[in-house]
Amino acid sequence: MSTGDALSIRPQHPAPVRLDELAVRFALEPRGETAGLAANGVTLDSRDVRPGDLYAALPGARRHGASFARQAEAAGAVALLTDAEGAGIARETGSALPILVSEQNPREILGEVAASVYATGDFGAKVFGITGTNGKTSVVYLLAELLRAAGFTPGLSSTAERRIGDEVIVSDLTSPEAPELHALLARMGEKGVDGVAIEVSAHAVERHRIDGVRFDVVAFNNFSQDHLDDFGDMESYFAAKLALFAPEHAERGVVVVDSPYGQRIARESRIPVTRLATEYGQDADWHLAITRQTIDGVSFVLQGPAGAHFRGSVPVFGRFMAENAALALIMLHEAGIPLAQVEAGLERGRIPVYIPGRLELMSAPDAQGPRFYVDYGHTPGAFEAMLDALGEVAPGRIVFLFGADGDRDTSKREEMGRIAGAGSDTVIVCDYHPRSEPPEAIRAQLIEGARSAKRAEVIEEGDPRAAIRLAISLARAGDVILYAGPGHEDYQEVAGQHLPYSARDEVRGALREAGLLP
Ligand SMILES: CC(=O)N[C@H]1[C@@H](OP(=O)(O)OP(=O)(O)OC[C@H]2O[C@@H](n3ccc(=O)[nH]c3=O)[C@H](O)[C@@H]2O)O[C@H](CO)[C@@H](O)[C@@H]1O[C@H](C)C(=O)N[C@@H](C)C(=O)N[C@H](CCC(=O)O)C(=O)O
Ligand SMILES: Nc1ncnc2c1ncn2[C@@H]1O[C@H](COP(=O)(O)OP(=O)(O)OP(=O)(O)O)[C@@H](O)[C@H]1O
Repeated sequence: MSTGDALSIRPQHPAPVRLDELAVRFALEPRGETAGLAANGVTLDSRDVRPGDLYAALPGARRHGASFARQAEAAGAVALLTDAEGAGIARETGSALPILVSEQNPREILGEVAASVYATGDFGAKVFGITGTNGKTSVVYLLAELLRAAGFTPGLSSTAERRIGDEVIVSDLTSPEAPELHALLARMGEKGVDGVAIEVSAHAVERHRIDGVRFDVVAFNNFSQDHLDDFGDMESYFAAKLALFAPEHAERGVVVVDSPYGQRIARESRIPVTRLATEYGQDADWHLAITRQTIDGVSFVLQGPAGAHFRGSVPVFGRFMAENAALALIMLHEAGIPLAQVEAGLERGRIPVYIPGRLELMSAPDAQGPRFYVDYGHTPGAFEAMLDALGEVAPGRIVFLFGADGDRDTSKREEMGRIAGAGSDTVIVCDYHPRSEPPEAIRAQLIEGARSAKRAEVIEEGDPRAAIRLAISLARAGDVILYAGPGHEDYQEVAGQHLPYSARDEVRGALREAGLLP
């Protein structure tokens, strides 16, 4: 939890853990009276503290969490976990809370501390993790659907939302901080969840957010440019993903080896991996073949070692969706769940997955007008995958509507523009989250990229609401409008403010105005 506007999910029946036990186990130096005290929760955000919590005061990029010691104390924290600097800062605030002092950055032990406090080490569920640049959320939803088909009660954690069975919890970060993740797992345990799918960002691996979680199977799907504002270069971004394939995190791995990056993960992984190839003739353990593609979905055959075999379909277009489904199926197989058990819960191999804001069809399925999709793609890799797929299956022209993040990896903008311009008939450039940047400067970079492709007509319309309506007015029956960027989100970030904006609601409204939706 980082926004402070909602309390994170917690187990209903926590078993308090004594502070002196934590001190011994994690080599922490107690300052103040900790004897007889116990923690029944842990958080790293003072705004999320509940009575009886251990407040982990971490050094941050902007400030030290210990400066919020008084707030944590007032909210009922039982003690502080921090470093030596934090202990000094906490005392300066006037807080009298007992302190457990860690010699290293407390972030490095926080995952294991949270696992102890929430007893998630005994969690009996099968746990799956997926990393890569594009498609993590999609794989998480496919995993949950396949687990359900195999008779499990699934839970999931993704950018779009977290889910405990059918209960939905709003997501903030893609990968929650460790205390929130372990609390979520503990709550899942209480609710009888026995299969969990977790989206793992590179940030999560690097910042110890998944520490203390024991994944049965982790997977890597693809790797392309993103997040260079955080990681600096592709090699550091890649290293963060590779680090998930280690015995401290997972038992086994599944890797798509279509790209040199996938092949590197397979070679450099420190856990046993099985390999999936989607290209004919490539050396791998599993092979995927696409048997049919239309705008309404993709059918495929997956073949693996010892006769393992699955014939199925996904109701979303694009060969990459079949690849996401194949990856999810192999992950289940590797966790000891037979594909036949999954198949038994599906009707003729159809995986009835709904992925919020990912190639989500907003127009009516049988509508006479253009098809309108809203998507979360915001990388050159995602644009390429979607537009390549549409090039194969779109019945008419392609109108592509998009913008780009301000204050994030600016080096990907021209490439996003170029791919958009090369893969569609009309490009409309609008604003996404400009943040502190001048929106027109972001648009100019995207437009330059789009024009360099010398194919699509390129139109600038900064206001996304007007851009949606313009796209509808330009498209005819059979055409496809694809609005990439906002996906499931319900806000637009402009100059430090979160303004209410749901692309999905806006598109529905505009389709109604045009008489294309009841
Ligand atoms: C760059 C990054 O990851 N920053 C994270 C980091 O922030 P920070 O180090 O700057 O923290 P800070 O603001 O200096 O505050 C220091 C400490 O004081 C605490 N605090 C702060 C204010 C307060 O009132 N009370 C309080 O306790 C904070 O919780 C923090 O522990 O620690 C914070 C607390 O957990 C996170 O919320 C914050 O994520 C920010 C929001 C973020 O934008 N992260 C992005 C980059 C991210 O992680 N993205 C990935 C990838 C998504 C993808 O694949 O597309 C993700 O997994 O979401
Ligand atoms: N296997 C894939 N390869 C390339 N692009 C994909 C793949 N799967 C999905 N995409 C595209 O990327 C978009 C984002 O997908 P998704 O949200 O599943 O990715 P993500 O990795 O979770 O993204 P983020 O890390 O930003 O949350 C999709 O809507 C689709 O356009």
